[in-house]
Formats: sequence, C-alpha cells, structure tokens
Amino acid sequence: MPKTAYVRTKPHLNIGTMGHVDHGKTTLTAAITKVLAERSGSSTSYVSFDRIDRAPEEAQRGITINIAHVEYETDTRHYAHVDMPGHADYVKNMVTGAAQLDGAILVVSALDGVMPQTAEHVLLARQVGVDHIVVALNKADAGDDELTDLVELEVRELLTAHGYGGEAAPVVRVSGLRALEGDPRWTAAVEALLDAVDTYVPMPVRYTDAPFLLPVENVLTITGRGTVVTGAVERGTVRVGDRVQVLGADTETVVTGLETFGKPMESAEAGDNVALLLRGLPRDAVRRGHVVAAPGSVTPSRHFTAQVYVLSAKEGGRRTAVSTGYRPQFYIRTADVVGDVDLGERAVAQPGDTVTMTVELGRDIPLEAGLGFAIREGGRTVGAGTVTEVAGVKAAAAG
Ligand SMILES: Nc1nc2c(ncn2[C@@H]2O[C@H](COP(=O)(O)OP(=O)(O)OP(=O)(O)O)[C@@H](O)[C@H]2O)c(=O)[nH]1
Ligand SMILES: [Mg+2]
Repeated sequence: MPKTAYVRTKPHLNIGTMGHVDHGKTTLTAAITKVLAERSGSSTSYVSFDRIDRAPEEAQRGITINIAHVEYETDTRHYAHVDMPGHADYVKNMVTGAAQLDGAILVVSALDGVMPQTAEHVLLARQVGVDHIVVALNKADAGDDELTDLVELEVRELLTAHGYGGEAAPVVRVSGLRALEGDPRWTAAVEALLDAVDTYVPMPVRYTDAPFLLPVENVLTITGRGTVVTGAVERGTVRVGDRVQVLGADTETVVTGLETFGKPMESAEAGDNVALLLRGLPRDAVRRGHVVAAPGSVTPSRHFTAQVYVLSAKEGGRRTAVSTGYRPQFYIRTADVVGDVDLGERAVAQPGDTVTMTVELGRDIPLEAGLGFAIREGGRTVGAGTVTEVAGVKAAAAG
C-alpha cells in the first residue's frame, strides 16, 4: 500500500526531553502524545512508553539508552521530539539528540531537584546551540508545594548560570504519569507545558537557500532498498534525485528516497527530521558523525583554534590541569572524534579556566567558526568550547 505523503501545513520545529535519569522524560513524552492525540480533529498518534523505550535492554533496566523520535502537532506547529537518555553512561547519545534541537524541555523531578545530569545536560545543550529551554517540574503529583518552590528556584539559578535567563524561562509543574492515566488536572498541566513550548521557543531562522548539509544521526538498512541515513537537515534543501557527498565515507551518491516519520516527501529543508535513502551505499561505509552535503560545498579539516572553558571539579570536570598533549574526545555536531590539544605558550589550563587552544582531530570533519562542541573524557564532560578559526589547509599539505 503506498504511504501517505508528508504535507507541510504548519511550521516544523525540533524539540526534546532532557534531564537526569528517572526524572520522567519518557513518561512525559508518552503523555504529550496522548494528550495531543485526544484533542478533537488531532493528527497526532499516541506513542506509548514501551514504544519509546523499546530496546530489550531498555525494558529490562527501566532506563532510556537510545534516543527516540516521536512526532506531534499542536494547533500552530508540527514538532519532531527527541526523547533523550538521562543515565550518565549514555550522555554520548544525549549530545547527538541535542545537536538537532531548536528548543528543549528540561525535565526535573520535583522530588529530587537538580541532579548531576540535569546540570550536565544544560551545559551540553548550551554548547551544541540549543537557545531555549522550557522546564517541566515533573512528579508534581507526589511532591509538596514548598519543596517544589525550592526546586524551581534551583532550576532557574542553574539556567541563569548557563546563560539561559532563568528568570524568564517558563517552569510548568506537571505529572507525566498522572496525565498518562488521564487525570484531568494533569492533562491540563501537559497542555500548559505545550503552550509554553509553542510561545517561548521561537521559530528559528532556517537557511534553506544554503548548500544542503545533514549531520548523520543514525544508519539503517531497509531490506531490498538499501542504506538509509537519518538526522535533522542543518541547512539547505534536498530533493529526490539530488547528488550528495558523504563526508567521512568519502564518496558521492544520489538520494533515491526521502521520508519524515515514515511519510515520503519530494524535498526536505533545513530543520526537517528525515531519512535519506542513498543509492549503492554499503551499510558499513557510513556512520553516526558523518555528514551528507551538497557536493563540494564543504571542505573538511582537522585543525582548528577554539575558545574552551575547562569545567571545574564542582561542575563534574577534572580535578587536575590539562596540558599540551592532552587527547580527549571532541563532540562536534553528531560526531565524536579524538583530538590532540595544544595550549601553546600557556602550556597548562586549570579546571575553571577559559583558554585558547589549537586542536588536531583524528580525522577530517566539516568545521566552521562559531561551531560549538563539548570535550569528554572517561565518560564525563570536562570542557565546552567554540571553534574560532579553522585552518583551511591540512598541516601535511602546508608543511
Ligand atoms: N509519581 C510520579 N512518577 C513518575 C512520573 N513520571 C515518571 N514517573 C516514574 O519515574 C520513573 C522513571 O520514569 P521514566 O519516564 O522512565 O524516566 P526517564 O527520565 O525517561 O529516565 P531515563 O530516560 O532512563 O533517564 C518510572 O517509574 C515512572 O513511572 C510522575 O509524573 N509522577
Ligand atoms: Mg527515558
């Protein structure tokens, strides 16, 4: 049976749930789809909790591991929503999810308040370019008002500390669990949260006229059809039949199919969350972190200069200084690449310092000034930076 094509009737935005493990992100995600599916004339489908956390290991451990995408529509907008994992071991997957967001819902349990990954996610979101955060104080059904007031203050302070303007950020008390059960008080709270997202997260400027670029988030095989890459289009437009370059796989191919949430589309534009079917591309040639782009539109590079903040021990960072020769992982767009740090004459940077460094990555990737990134080591975030300058020529060629 032919699938119904995607019809663009409303502005599309990418949002998602982030926050500490067990604070209720997946439950809230399911509740949002349920509340919207029950509106009259709704085109949203309810996505249950076990269809979001559907990997056997997720069900068994009761935690989210992989990021999951759901779609829904409010009266004014179409959203792709990424439900991210909160567990410290899967921050890596969270960064990939956050890299495509126009705004985020920070889920904080009213019972527990700000916890380590609440803070880490806010920092990472800032770094990968998420400009707006709406707070869901979840489990409000089980908390008392005075404690919840304190948690609210704490969250606002955290947001302000990371440049989000915590005073102005909407903070909505919700219960994902009770809303899922259909309790009217709490379905109304989810409605209020969605109104806050609709009004507080602005429609971003989309660079649809720029050359096409999509950071690969995931790779799948559709039996009989070929290799599919998924992700959010960062800029430009792509149509079925277009030639594209796969940076990382170092090959060119043709887009033979385009879909969003299982619905075919003729063309996708900046902001769209899509699956691209690529002609003749072997499954193992492409992976997360690669970039699909208009041929010749970007020159990948491995050398750059950056302004970097080295996290203090209090923020979960290192206790000891970083020096030239340090080799952590750099999280840039959806890529995760090792890099050699050179601190120049300064030679060392203490936790809490902001420094200029030059970096040589383990492989070439598309880089540009202004690109934000995170630095991680041994499963924790140790730094946050912004590219200030990209060396146009590879060192080997220059020297
Ligand atoms: N009382 C109460 N419990 C809730 C609420 N929302 C979620 N829970 C419970 O909290 C636990 C964790 O919920 P999840 O939705 O899996 O939390 P999560 O944030 O997605 O967890 P990770 O993705 O693993 O980080 C489950 O036992 C939920 O039933 C709520 O609003 N009220
Ligand atoms: Mg979850």
